[in-house]
Amino acid sequence: MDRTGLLIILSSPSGAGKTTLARRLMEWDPALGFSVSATTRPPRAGEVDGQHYHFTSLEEFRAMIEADQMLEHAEVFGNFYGSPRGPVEIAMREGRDTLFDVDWQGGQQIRASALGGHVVSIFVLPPSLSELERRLRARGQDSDKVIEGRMEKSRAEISHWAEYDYVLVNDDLDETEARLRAILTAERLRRDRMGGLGAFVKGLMEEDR
Ligand SMILES: Nc1nc2c(ncn2[C@@H]2O[C@H](COP(=O)(O)OP(=O)(O)O)[C@@H](O)[C@H]2O)c(=O)[nH]1
Ligand SMILES: Nc1ncnc2c1ncn2[C@@H]1O[C@H](COP(=O)(O)OP(=O)(O)O)[C@@H](O)[C@H]1O
Repeated sequence: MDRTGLLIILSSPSGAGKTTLARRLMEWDPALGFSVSATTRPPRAGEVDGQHYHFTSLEEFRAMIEADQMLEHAEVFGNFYGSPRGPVEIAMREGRDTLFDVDWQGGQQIRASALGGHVVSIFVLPPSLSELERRLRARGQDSDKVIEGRMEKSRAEISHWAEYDYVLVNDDLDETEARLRAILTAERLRRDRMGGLGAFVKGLMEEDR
């Protein structure tokens, strides 16, 4: 039975674990596509252009917006981030699901877009703010000043929790991953997402016994 592609939105305050969860989900289902965002933020050590992000200049970023090539875009922590529209539309047509790691502004814009009916949105919470800070420090990628900034922004991000279809408290990583898999499995089985279901049932009814 054919199925339309889903847009799976993962948001969380920085450090709650969405990058880790996204990676695990894609290992579980290699057919799941990842929406590689464009960003004006400089690459971190180990980040690969075209794989983690498309690292672009501000001019290139603006040109993409002008050309209507962004499904959504927003300013986060003083840098610009956006989801290129093209790969998402191709995936949708081919019935493949796409995972988005975007902030609440991205979530709102994708939900409000023409593709909004295909969105499944999940918000990831840390078990506590002290654990959030511990994770940011343990990740070892940001200076004290940057971590301070991320912690200050975390409450504002968390305040958008109720806009999401699902909210997961990422305490035990394996448990959270299992819940994410369950969400995806169930959402894929929804009646309104199964293209050939009507025809299948019609065939059943017309079958000779
Ligand atoms: N709106 C929007 N937000 C994005 C996009 N890409 C990444 N973000 C968000 O930008 C924030 C900062 O991301 P990043 O610089 O990779 O740092 P992180 O917080 O460690 O993941 C996170 O909340 C991401 O979810 C995008 O294309 N659009
Ligand atoms: N459930 C968890 N328990 C303990 N540590 C975690 C958990 N989930 C993620 N982490 C760790 O916390 C840090 C931040 O996770 P990350 O996925 O980079 O967050 P985000 O993408 O939301 O900024 C990483 O070092 C990651 O290994």
